[in-house]
Amino acid sequence: MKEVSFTYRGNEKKVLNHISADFEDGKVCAIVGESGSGKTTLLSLIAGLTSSSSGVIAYQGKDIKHMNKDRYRSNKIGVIFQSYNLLLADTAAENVMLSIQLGGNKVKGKSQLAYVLLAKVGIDKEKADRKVLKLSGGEQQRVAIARSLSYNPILIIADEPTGKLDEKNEKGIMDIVRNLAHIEGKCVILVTHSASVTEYADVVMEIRNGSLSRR
Ligand SMILES: Nc1ncnc2c1ncn2[C@@H]1O[C@H](COP(=O)(O)OP(=O)(O)OP(=O)(O)O)[C@@H](O)[C@H]1O
Repeated sequence: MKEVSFTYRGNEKKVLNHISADFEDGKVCAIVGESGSGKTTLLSLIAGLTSSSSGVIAYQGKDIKHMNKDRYRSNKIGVIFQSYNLLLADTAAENVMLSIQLGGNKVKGKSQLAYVLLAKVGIDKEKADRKVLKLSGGEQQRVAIARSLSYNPILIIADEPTGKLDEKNEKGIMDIVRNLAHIEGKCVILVTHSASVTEYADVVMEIRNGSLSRR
């Protein structure tokens, strides 16, 4: 991100003010900051859900403004947002398969891949075939992670990935997240309010008064 600023329409105050930052492959970066400081806004900009008022956001050196937004979102980045709801009436495997399909890549054995991805985050075949509605919060979060991996993105962004989870599940999810960065070389950017989650991160950045700084 280079000199990125953002103001919501009808609201004069800049939420983000000339922010510059690099997010590297192979690292987990945690973004912290007070409630209302702009963390979710920052993730929305990176995800291409919102356009910056000024400045440049580049993905592998290419300004995302010039990229096909749908393809960028469905193909290049894995998004784990709480508002990105899973289809509760469908099974975990169906949710992941749908995402593989939307990714648009020609993948043989979509169903098999869905089960492999789910197994990777600790969802066995029996749970994979259950409706998401009938899975616990922690299990649903694992399904959301598996879904975000469906097209093997290099960049993964997550808003409060362990938000409603107990300590054991938080550790389970953060171990998965760290492995994605450290073993698979992905770039993970997550927003958190939890001090314990920041301990799993390689880099911690804080948003304060519209500025982003390394802690
Ligand atoms: N659609 C919108 N229109 C106008 N203002 C908005 C909009 N969405 C968010 N804001 C404002 O922008 C600021 C940043 O919001 P944002 O959701 O990015 O904060 P946050 O750091 O993620 O907060 P939290 O930790 O509470 O989730 C807040 O002051 C919020 O009220």
